Amino acid sequence: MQTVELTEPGVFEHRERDRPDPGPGEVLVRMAHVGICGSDVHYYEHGRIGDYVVEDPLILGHESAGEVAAVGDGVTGFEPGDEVTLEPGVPCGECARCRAGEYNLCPDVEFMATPPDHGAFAEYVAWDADFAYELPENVSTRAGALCEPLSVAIHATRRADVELGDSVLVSGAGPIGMLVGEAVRAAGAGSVLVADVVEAKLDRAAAYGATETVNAAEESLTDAVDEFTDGGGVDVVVEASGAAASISSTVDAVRRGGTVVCIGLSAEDEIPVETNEIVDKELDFKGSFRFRNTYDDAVSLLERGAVDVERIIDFEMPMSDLTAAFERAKEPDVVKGMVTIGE
Ligand SMILES: NC(=O)C1=CN([C@@H]2O[C@H](COP(=O)(O)OP(=O)(O)OC[C@H]3O[C@@H](n4cnc5c(N)ncnc54)[C@H](O)[C@@H]3O)[C@@H](O)[C@H]2O)C=CC1
Ligand SMILES: CC(=O)[C@H](N)C(=O)O
Repeated sequence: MQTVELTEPGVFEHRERDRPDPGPGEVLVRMAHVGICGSDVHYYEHGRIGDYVVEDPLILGHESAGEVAAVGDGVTGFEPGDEVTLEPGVPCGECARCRAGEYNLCPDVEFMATPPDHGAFAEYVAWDADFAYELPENVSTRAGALCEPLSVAIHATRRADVELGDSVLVSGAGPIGMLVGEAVRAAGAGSVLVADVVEAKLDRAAAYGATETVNAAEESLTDAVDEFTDGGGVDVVVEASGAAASISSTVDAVRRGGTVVCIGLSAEDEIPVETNEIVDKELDFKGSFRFRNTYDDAVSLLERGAVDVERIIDFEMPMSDLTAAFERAKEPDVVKGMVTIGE
């Protein structure tokens, strides 16, 4: 089968590997669509993310969907021809965090496209059937692949305990922020203010249903939030940029007794946050890491048309042009690139 492997920063090699056989409890999936995530682009450009270093050729891609080609021993509920999306992290199932149900925090998770674990820019992937989810007829593999970033958004929305009518600031209008906007609205948020520093992203957010937008490079975020909430602060802030200035400003933007959820990962070692404000305003200040138990709900939201993921896609290119697709994905106004695998 064809794969595309990152051999050094900026270099993809097209390779031929043996098609895997599905092991016991696994499904073999013929890949159809794989989204390009910011972390894929980061590995492509730098060959590492923090302590995760690409030392051997690595297949990237963890936002995937395709068609079941074969099932391994003991697999029930799937048959060849079923369309599925794959949850990219398979936890150990035995550690304290897995036993507590917080399997997204498993330290021994096998996560696609995180060295040394391969991802999905390949014709076939054999994957644990417990982490495969059937797509209904009205959900395409193109949309199904985006259950991964949608899951990040659903998990953050749950961490934020969004309530009916809440006002929410989403800071960062990349794919994650865009889908957080969709997820909080599906959870009942009454109004969503979206902040970014790139006008084209804000235009996209506005077209995507943001109540208001603010360019944090040109206007004071505090003033914009004051205007948006008549001075009270938003009920919930979801930080989805990873920018230091944005993270620092979350505690000012939120109301007393409100909730801040940080998704964004920063390149900085230290970012100033007013901890006295967290105490004085009695804030819930939380992190949100990947997702757990979100895929069934992500598929259901897509099936019911309660969220729209396809609108974040800027372009679709074939795996044979993966270098060109990654170069395009690097452009600042691109939100999401999608790759087609096979014919
Ligand atoms: N916690 C988790 O499980 C996950 C975390 N992430 C992280 O979440 C963040 C968002 O992911 P993506 O949407 O893929 O990233 P992205 O880089 O595509 O989007 C970030 C957006 O933030 C904007 N931005 C930059 N400075 C800003 C500022 N001062 N104020 C407001 N917006 C600003 C950028 O213009 C961009 O549109 C990244 O830091 C990523 O590493 C991504 C996936 C999972
Ligand atoms: C941080 C990412 O982009 C990725 N989805 C991951 O969870 O590793």
